[in-house]
Amino acid sequence: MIEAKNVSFRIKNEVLLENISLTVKPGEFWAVTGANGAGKSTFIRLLSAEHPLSAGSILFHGRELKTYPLRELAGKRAVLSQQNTITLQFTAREIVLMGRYPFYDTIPARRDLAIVDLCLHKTGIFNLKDRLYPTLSGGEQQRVQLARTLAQIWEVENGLILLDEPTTGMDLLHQHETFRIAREMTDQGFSVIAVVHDLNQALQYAGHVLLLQDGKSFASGTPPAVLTESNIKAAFGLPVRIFHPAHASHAVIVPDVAMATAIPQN
Ligand SMILES: Nc1ncnc2c1ncn2[C@@H]1O[C@H](COP(=O)(O)OP(=O)(O)OP(=O)(O)O)[C@@H](O)[C@H]1O
Repeated sequence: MIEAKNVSFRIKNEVLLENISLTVKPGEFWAVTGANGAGKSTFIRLLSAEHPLSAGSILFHGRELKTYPLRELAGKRAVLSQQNTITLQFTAREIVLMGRYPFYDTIPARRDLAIVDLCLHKTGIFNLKDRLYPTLSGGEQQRVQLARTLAQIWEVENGLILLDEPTTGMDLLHQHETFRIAREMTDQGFSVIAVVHDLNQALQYAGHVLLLQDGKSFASGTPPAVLTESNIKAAFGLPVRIFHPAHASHAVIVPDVAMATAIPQN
């Protein structure tokens, strides 16, 4: 589906990403995690063809990503970016309809409008559809953006969904709802690559994790293999304990606060 091979990215003399490789197959859910500034958003931007690579290559459906015209790319992958500052007076429904722009020329078809309503329902914001976007709360705006992303990819076979911190501003219920939807999409053959800060959510929902540190790949693989106490301490500088509660489907990562405060800061 998408394969990054030894990808590097520099701005002027600064290396933001170095030698990152990742192969994502249809139906896989990858969480990209790491400390602030590790390079997660930059990597998502490279995968979405927003920036040209400084070295390496990215193949998307077996073809160099950089050879795709923008419209063709928009018909195969959808991106939820970290910052979606929109001050124009669009309604929530109009924003979600933007996800259908790659599929019609001037007037949306009945099918486009049906998909928009479906995605508004799916993200639980149908009741907000006529509200002006700038008047929505941060979490509500983020759910509109998620609906727009879903609307864009809805009927694409083996589509790719790139989510940069998709749950920013969302309450706990909607954070889980977002990841549940993402998982549901992977069950239908979509691939999801999401920047995830909450390691417990990565453990719970992702099938694979890429852990970045200082622009390099620190570890990648299954969540239990990557999210170990020693890897987390090395990548985030935070000591944690990992518990395996009886009957729980996944482990729980808990910051070891007593140990953290004992560590001298430099
Ligand atoms: N245009 C730029 N010019 C110079 N440095 C940049 C530029 N964009 C990003 N950086 C730097 O590259 C590094 C990686 O940034 P990036 O946004 O990818 O990090 P991140 O892992 O997504 O962080 P966060 O968790 O804080 O969102 C950071 O140190 C950032 O300051």
